[in-house]
Amino acid sequence: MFISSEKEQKLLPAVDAKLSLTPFSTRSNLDYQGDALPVSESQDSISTPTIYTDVSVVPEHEKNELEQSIVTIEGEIVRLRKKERSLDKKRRDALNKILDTKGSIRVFCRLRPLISSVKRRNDEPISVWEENIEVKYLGSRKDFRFDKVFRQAATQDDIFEEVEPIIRSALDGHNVCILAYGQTATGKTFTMDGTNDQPGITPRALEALVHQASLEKSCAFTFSMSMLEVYMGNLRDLLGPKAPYRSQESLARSNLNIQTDPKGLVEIEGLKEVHFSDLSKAKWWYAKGKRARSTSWTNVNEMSSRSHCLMRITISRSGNDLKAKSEVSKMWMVDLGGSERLLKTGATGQTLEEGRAINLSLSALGDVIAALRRKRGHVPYRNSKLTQILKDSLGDSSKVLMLVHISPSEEDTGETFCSLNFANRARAVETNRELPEDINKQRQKQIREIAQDMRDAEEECQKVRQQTQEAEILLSKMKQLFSAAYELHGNREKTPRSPSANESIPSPKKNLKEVNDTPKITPGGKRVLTSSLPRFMTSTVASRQRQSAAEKEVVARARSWRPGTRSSVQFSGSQSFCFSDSRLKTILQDYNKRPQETVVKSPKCSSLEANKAPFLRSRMVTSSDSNLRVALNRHSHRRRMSDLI
Ligand SMILES: Nc1ncnc2c1ncn2[C@@H]1O[C@H](COP(=O)(O)OP(=O)(O)OP(=O)(O)O)[C@@H](O)[C@H]1O
Repeated sequence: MFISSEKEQKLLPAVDAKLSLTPFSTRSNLDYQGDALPVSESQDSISTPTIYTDVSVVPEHEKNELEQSIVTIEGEIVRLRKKERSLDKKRRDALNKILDTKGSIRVFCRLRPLISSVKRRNDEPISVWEENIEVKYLGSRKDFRFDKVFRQAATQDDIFEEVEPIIRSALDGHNVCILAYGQTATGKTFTMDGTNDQPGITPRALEALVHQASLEKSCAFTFSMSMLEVYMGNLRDLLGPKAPYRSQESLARSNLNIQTDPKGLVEIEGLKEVHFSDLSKAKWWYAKGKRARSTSWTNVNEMSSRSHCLMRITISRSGNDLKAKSEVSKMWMVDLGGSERLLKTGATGQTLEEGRAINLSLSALGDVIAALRRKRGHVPYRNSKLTQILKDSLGDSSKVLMLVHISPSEEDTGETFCSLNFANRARAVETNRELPEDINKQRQKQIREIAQDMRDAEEECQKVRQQTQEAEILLSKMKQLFSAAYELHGNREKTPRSPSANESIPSPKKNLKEVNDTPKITPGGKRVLTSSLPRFMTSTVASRQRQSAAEKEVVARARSWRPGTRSSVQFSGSQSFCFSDSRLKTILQDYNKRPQETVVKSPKCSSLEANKAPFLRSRMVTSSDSNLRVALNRHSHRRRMSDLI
C-alpha cells in the first residue's frame, strides 16, 4: 500500500520516533476507506501505535498510480527512442556528406616495409609525405597524390582508423567497396586479412559491425556473409561444402552466374550466404573461406594469391518503427590478385595462366574506372567477371576505397610506377580533385565543421541511448514491483485464513481494534503481544530466524545487483523516475540499518515471497516498505522526464 496523502507522509517520522522503528504504516489497509483519514483520526492511531500487518491488499487508487507511472515511463521510452533515431539520422547524414565531399572513390597508398631478404640500397627510389609520393624512375621523378599515404611503419591500427568511417557508412545503408590493389607480395593480403597478432581490415570490420549493431537500440541489424574467388575467369564459392575434384557439383560451383535485376542490383546465383549475429561465427566462416582460396608459390611470394578474393557482407537494417522499411546495403572486401609482370614471377604453365587471367581482369577494372571518370558514356562492366560482380558497388552512390600497395625496393620501381599510375586514374574519377588552393581550404573547413556536427550528434545520441536503457531498467523494476504486489494479493486470497477470519468479513472498526492490539514496543525495546492479536500474525523465534535469512538473501541480491550497474540508475541529475538514487538506494541503506525483528510477517508468506520475487516483492509486502511507497508518491507524477533531459 502506498501512502498517498502528504499529511500521512508527514506523520510517518512521528510514528517512527514513537515506535523507534523503521517507518511503519500507521493504519491497516483493512480499515482503509479509500480517502485519506482525517488528521485527528490518524493522530488517535498514533497514541496507540499499531503495526501495519496485512499489506497485501493494495487500494485501487494506488494501483492506478503505479500503473500510471509505468505508462508514463513507457511514453518516455518511446520519446527517447524517437529522439535517438533523429540524432542517428543527423549523424548518418553528416558522415555521408563528409565522405561525399572527400570523394566517392578514395585512394590510399601503403608502402610495405623492406623484407629482410631484399638487399637495402642507399638510393631509395621512393620519397613519402602525408598525401603524396615521389618516385624516381628512368632518370626522372614523378609525384603522385593520394587521400592518404601510409609509410612503412604504419600499423594495422593506423590503417583501420582511416577505414572505419567507410565501414560505418555501410552500416548506415550505403554500398561500400574496399579494394586492395598492387603488385604481388606488396602486402594486399596482409592489409585485408592480416595475421593473428596483427588482424587486418576484414576481421576488424566484422568486429566493428557486430559491436556497433549491438549498441544500436533504435534499429535491428542482420548480417550475412558470402565469399567467392574469381579464378581464371570463373567464380568459385569459398563457403560451400567441398565437392570431389572435377565432379559435376564442383564444376557447377566454380561456374556461378551473375544476374542483374531491373533496378541494377547484382546477385550471384547459387552463392552460399551464411547469416551471423556474433563475431565468433563470422570469424569461423571467414577462416573457412580463406582456407579454400587458391594460392601457390611464385618467385616473389611463397603464398601468392592466384585469384581475386571477394567477401560480401550484406547488412539489413530495420527500425523499431514497423512502418519503416528495412534497408539493405552491401560491403565488398576485395583482395585483388597481384598485378605482375609474368616473366619476373617465374610463372609457368597453370601459374602463368592464372597470372594472365588476373592481369586481364585488373585491366578491365581499370577500364571501368576510367569510364566512370569520364562520367558519361558506356561503362564496360561486362568485360570481366570481377567488374560485373562489383557493378552496383562501384558507381556514384557507393563508397569506394582503393588501397594501393607498393614495394620500397628499387628493383620493383617499374611495377610501383604502374601501380601508382593505375591508382591515380582511379582517384581522378573525382573530376574536381585538383582544386585551387583557396577552394580546397574552404572545403577542408567545411569538412571540419560537418565532422564536428557529426561528433556532437553522436555524443548526444549516446547519451539518449544511455537514458533509454536506464528508463528500460526502471520500467522493468516497476513492472516487477507491480506484479509482485498483485501476485501476492492473488496468493493471499488463495491462502486459507484462520477460522475466525473466515467466519465473517471483519468490520473496519473491528479491524482497527485488531491492528491496535498488535505488538507494542516497551521502553526496553521488547515487543509485547496482546491477547487480541490473531495467532497467525504473531512471530515465533523460528519464523523470525527464517525471516531474517530471507531478508539477508534479498539484501545480498540487491547488493550484488548494485555495483555492476553503476550503483544507480540515473536519467539525469534529478530525474523524477530515478529510483535508485532517491528510492532504491535509500531503501537498501535503510534496509541494512533496520533491526530485523521489527518485521512482523507470516513465516509462510515470507518464504513463499522470498522465492518468488526476491528483491522487489519482498520490499513491497513487508511493512517497512513504506519507504518505497513514500518515495514513489513523493517523486512520481510530479515532473516529466523530458523536462530534465
Ligand atoms: N606492412 C607489412 N608489415 C609486415 N609484413 C608485411 C607487410 N606487408 C606485407 N608483409 C609481408 O610480406 C609478405 C607478402 O605479403 P602478402 O602475401 O600480403 O602480399 P600480397 O600482395 O597479398 O601478394 P599476392 O598478390 O602474391 O597474394 C607476407 O609475408 C607479409 O606478411
